Amino acid sequence: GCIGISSICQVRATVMLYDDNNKRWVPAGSDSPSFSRVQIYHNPTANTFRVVGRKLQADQQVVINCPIIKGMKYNQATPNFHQWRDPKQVWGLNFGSKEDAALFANSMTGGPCIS
Ligand SMILES: CC(=O)N[C@@H](Cc1ccccc1Cl)C(=O)N1CCC[C@]12C=C[C@@H]1CC[C@@H](C(=O)N3CCC[C@@H]4C=C[C@H]5CC[C@@H](C(=O)O)N5C(=O)[C@H]43)N1C2=O
Repeated sequence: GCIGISSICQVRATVMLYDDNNKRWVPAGSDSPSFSRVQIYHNPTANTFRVVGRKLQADQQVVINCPIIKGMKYNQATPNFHQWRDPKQVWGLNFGSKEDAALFANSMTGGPCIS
């Protein structure tokens, strides 16, 4: 159930997707790249994790809602840009600060991911 699902981390980042066909990163969501509030939710009952991001702008558009598979590789490409593959696509987070990047990476690698 929903009891117990909690946000274990909250950061600001621009959420990107890699467009494999055109070999370029595109901002997730409909409009131009802008910051989202990105959270990692943990369901302790099922011990599952999910990354959810909502635009900071008024519309709060959900730009990422991605289950994190146990053992997934989390790649810290640079201090400010981290990325991972899900079965369909590659996600990239351009963090608002290196501190946010480190916080998020610690939650991911301390939880389901391998670094
Ligand atoms: C085996 C595997 O899957 N490898 C993956 C990585 C990975 C490894 C292990 C586990 C999971 C994964 Cl996901 C891989 O290498 N991938 C995933 C898709 C894209 C990419 C492939 C090629 C390009 C070349 C350059 C590089 C790149 O994209 N960047 C360099 C570092 C930061 C730099 C930062 C920001 C973004 C914002 C726009 C663009 C710019 O700064 O203008 N940019 C960048 O240029 C960014 N690439 C990648 O990351």
